Amino acid sequence: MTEETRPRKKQPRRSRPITPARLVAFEVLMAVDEDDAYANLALPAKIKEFGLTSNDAGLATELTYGTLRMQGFYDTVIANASARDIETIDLVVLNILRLGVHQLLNMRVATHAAVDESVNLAEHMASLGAVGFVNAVLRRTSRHDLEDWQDFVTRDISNAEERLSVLYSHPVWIVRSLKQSLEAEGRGEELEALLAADNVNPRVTLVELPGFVDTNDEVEGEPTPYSPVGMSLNTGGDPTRFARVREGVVRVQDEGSQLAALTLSRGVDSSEHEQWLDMCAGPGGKAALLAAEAEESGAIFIANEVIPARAELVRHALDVLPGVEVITGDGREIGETMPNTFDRILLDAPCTGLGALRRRPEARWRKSPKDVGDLTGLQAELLRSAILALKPGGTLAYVTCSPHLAETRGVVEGALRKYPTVTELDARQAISGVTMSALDLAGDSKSVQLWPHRHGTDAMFIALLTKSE
Ligand SMILES: C[S@@+](CC[C@H](N)C(=O)[O-])C[C@H]1O[C@@H](n2cnc3c(N)ncnc32)[C@H](O)[C@@H]1O
Repeated sequence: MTEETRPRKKQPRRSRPITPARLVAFEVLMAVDEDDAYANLALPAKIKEFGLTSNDAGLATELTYGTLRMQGFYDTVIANASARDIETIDLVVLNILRLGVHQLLNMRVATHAAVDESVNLAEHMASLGAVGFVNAVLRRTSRHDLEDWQDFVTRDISNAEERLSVLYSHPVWIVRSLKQSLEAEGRGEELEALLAADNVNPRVTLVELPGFVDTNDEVEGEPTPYSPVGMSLNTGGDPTRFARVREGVVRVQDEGSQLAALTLSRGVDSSEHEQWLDMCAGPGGKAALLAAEAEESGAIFIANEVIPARAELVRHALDVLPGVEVITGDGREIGETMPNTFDRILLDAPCTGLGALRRRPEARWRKSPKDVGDLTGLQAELLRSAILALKPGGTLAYVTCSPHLAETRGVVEGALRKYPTVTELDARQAISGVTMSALDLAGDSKSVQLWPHRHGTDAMFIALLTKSE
């Protein structure tokens, strides 16, 4: 602990209350840093705890998500404006500064309000010395606009990826991984658009579970461009205001996730009495859609998840589809315990989630290249098990919400090399029979890679495999 923060408790000199949205945002930032909290879970809980109005909730969300995403860039600005190493600034003060810089450079908050509110926050949360420090750093920051700061902090960086890493606030290893994935499609020039898309809130999309659609539905949305069961919410706000969402038959789900499930359920020919498996189902988003699809086509559907609490979430997600079996177990064992059993298997593998960075604002700062190595090992083991559990002639969808080549083509090609009975199906053809309009898919592989900047979806990867006798 440094001089600046010692008394993070009530201060006698406190002048006025902190605005609720700023207090909530600050508390979530601290929870993310100190308790490894996930902002997408911590924020709604805090909003509820503080009873924020919907306007304040919107402001708290923008403050929290915007600050977390741009943290890397803001830290560079703060280091320059304070002439201090970022590591030497206490976390409480640093988070107050990050929130202040976000308001100054990326929100339409008047300079005096951004500085005064931050100073006020420091008066409540930090020491007297810190108050002056916050005031000075933010005043220095406010002398230049965003563009000036972008030019200034990148003026000496000659390496293109390092420059983009600072400008778009992504760790450089992630910039390089995304670049490689785009280059593999011959679309390296889209890198900047992708990084920019990662820093924007995704639109809220809903899925209407097939078989439950009500034409008198009160949900105000418009059809998603690709998914035949998707809707984009016209207005923001909490989707649970709609009765159909509360009932669980309309759900929030990324359009890319819908397409991944539908490529398996609708993209290949079906036969009678099929058995389907979702091998890594938690928390159950795709399982709900697949279970509804299975019911429509008369197939038996089983969902599996290794973590008991997440298996519970799957059960809850399947509340509207009673009779679906949810098992709790290690997917790596299913191949041995249920060999040659399933006509269709979804392996939505645990992954780095580099394709969903816009949804998980802190995720980019928590991941490391080591995670890729650990996960590809697990992905390959799960894929081996799924191949064993697949009936000859059946279809296995290997899906990740990461576009990292090691997790996508790397795992698929590893399996194709290792198991001579396995061949890859044309997932592009399969998905083209599902989507409402043609997807712009680049490169010449058989798999599908969706992108936030190109398709407005998370960067889902979908490969289809089959095996012979
Ligand atoms: C990408 S998520 C699946 C998301 C899910 N399909 C959905 O749409 O809601 C991967 C899931 O795999 C689970 N998992 C990790 N290792 C597993 C294993 N060995 N066997 C089964 N599930 C596993 C994780 O707990 C996580 O819930």
